[in-house]
Amino acid sequence: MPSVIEVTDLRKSYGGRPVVDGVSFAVEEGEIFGILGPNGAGKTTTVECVEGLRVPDGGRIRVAGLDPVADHAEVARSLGAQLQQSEIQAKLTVREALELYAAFYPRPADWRPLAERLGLTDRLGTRFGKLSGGQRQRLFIALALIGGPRIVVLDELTTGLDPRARRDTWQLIEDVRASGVTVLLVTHFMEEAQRLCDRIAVIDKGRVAALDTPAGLIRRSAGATVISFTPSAPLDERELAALPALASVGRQNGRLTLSGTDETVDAVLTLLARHRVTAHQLRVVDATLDDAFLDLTMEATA
Ligand SMILES: Nc1ncnc2c1ncn2[C@@H]1O[C@H](COP(=O)(O)OP(=O)(O)OP(=O)(O)O)[C@@H](O)[C@H]1O
Repeated sequence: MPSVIEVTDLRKSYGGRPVVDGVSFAVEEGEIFGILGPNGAGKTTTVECVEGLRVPDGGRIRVAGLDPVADHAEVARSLGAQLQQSEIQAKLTVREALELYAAFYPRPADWRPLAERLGLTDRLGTRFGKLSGGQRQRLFIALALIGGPRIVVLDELTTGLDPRARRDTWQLIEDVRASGVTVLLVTHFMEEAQRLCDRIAVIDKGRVAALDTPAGLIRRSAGATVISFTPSAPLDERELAALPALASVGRQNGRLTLSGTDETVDAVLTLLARHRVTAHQLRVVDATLDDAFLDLTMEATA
């Protein structure tokens, strides 16, 4: 599958301080690619270089085969960027904003079905300043899509939304992808990245700390699958200590809690079966991207 975005050894410094320090990744056509990282990691700088809004100090970027700086006008036609709040006047109505932004493109999408799809039809006469947070975000998505782009860049789209509006926005992003648009998504939210992204680049201190599927990132974080139960009879300490990939063992009021990997869990179940011990109130909790993220960004700090 061809890469629609290629970033190779991207570098950008401010006042001699590198904030993007050799970032490389490639985004495939049709995927939702996440950029995840702590505050100040260099995420926005990276995507703004991809959008051609900042000029890199070094490295190479290609968007649909073009250079975002040298071929800015052409790149702007295939790449839809999410606007910032400050870029829309509070007095503009939803309809006016859609018409205005459609006029910027040679072959804009028809904004009416777009507004319908994004649930904005009954807000067309409402001024931007009077929209709720969720409605504003839906308008931003509509405006990012109005030029009929191949790629859309969404930066912290759901920050500040309540959980319901955030979930609605996730559905919209999935719909956008289903319509064939590639999505580059910058986010702080682990749950959002885990749920939406096909692949994620974890960026920390201007570098790619890891690049994988959400499941792949989680698999890398050792000791984050936890099994707990109350055994019907005591288990042999040495056998427990010898479990594969075991990270920790805890005991409280006759209840055992072991952390490790899926392999540890399988071995615990085999051990229980071999000794015919019943596990009462058995719970297995999967690692989340949160655990993996902390592991990865702490590793990179060390
Ligand atoms: N125009 C600029 N001039 C000087 N420093 C800047 C400029 N833009 C960004 N920085 C600094 O570069 C670093 C990376 O910023 P960037 O916005 O790319 O990070 P981020 O990962 O998107 O962070 P956040 O999640 O907080 O938005 C930060 O320390 C920021 O203060």
